[in-house]
Amino acid sequence: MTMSKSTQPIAPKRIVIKLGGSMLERLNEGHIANFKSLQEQGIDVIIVHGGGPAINKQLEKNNVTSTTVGGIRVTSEESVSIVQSTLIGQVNPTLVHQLNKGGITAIGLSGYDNLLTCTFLDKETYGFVGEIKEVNSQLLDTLLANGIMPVISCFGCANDGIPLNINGDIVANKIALAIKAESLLLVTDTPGIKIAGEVQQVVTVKAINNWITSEDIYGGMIPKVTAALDCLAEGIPSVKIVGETLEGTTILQQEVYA
Ligand SMILES: Nc1ncnc2c1ncn2[C@@H]1O[C@H](COP(=O)(O)OP(=O)(O)O)[C@@H](O)[C@H]1O
Ligand SMILES: CC(=O)N[C@@H](CCC(=O)OP(=O)(O)O)C(=O)O
Repeated sequence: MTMSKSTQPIAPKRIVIKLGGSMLERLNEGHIANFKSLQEQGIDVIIVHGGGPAINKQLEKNNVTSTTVGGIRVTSEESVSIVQSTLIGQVNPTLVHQLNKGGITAIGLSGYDNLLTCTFLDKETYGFVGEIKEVNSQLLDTLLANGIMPVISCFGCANDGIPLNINGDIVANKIALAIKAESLLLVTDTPGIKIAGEVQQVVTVKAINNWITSEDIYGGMIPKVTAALDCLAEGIPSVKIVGETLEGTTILQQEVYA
């Protein structure tokens, strides 16, 4: 039997929304209504979150210092347990609670929940930082098929259970690719990529690479654009870096000729 065009099952559209730590502190009912409305339109929504400012606060409280290399936190053994308890113990449940209160059925996950297979990224340079080797997309498919919104904190472990810190933008990147998302939205504390103080509305891959070299893009924006470029290169059609109004910079894979 052949299926007519109209009876073929339509794969749901999927969007990965990454909420940066500083943006999380400003998450309001409008954002949550927005996510709910996407779900009501039949779009599968997956949230990935960071928590940089909350981690900084907890490290400071414990008199632990940390540095970053290319926007990635160099994570000592002492820091990694603070990062773990902050992301999985505080930031994730707070966000899941906010979503549930807003009428969304959300569930919190981290790499520990049989979701991410990780190894050390480069122990000598970064310490306890993970590199994602595999995503259990079946687990996400099952949750999404049941109308449950996965809320993923950027933390995982090695096969032997050793905790590993992972940058949130990189987690969003790998999740978006694994579930074949149509769209990746990186929500942060700046309304898109700014160059010489001006928000850039549409940028190309080439321009981004030049701005990394010229250091117009630096710090936490580096893993963000790296994640964005990787998703574009792997065929995700829409990648945006946006501020809390969800408006910002659209990144295009190709140069656009007028
Ligand atoms: N060209 C740029 N445009 C905008 N922000 C930039 C740029 N280069 C570096 N940044 C920095 O990147 C920060 C966003 O990254 P980060 O703090 O890691 O955010 P998040 O917590 O949302 O992941 C901005 O607040 C800004 O300080
Ligand atoms: C390895 C690494 O850099 N991990 C990040 C994880 C949190 C994060 O990415 O938070 P934002 O999304 O707010 O930046 C960190 O320790 O800050």
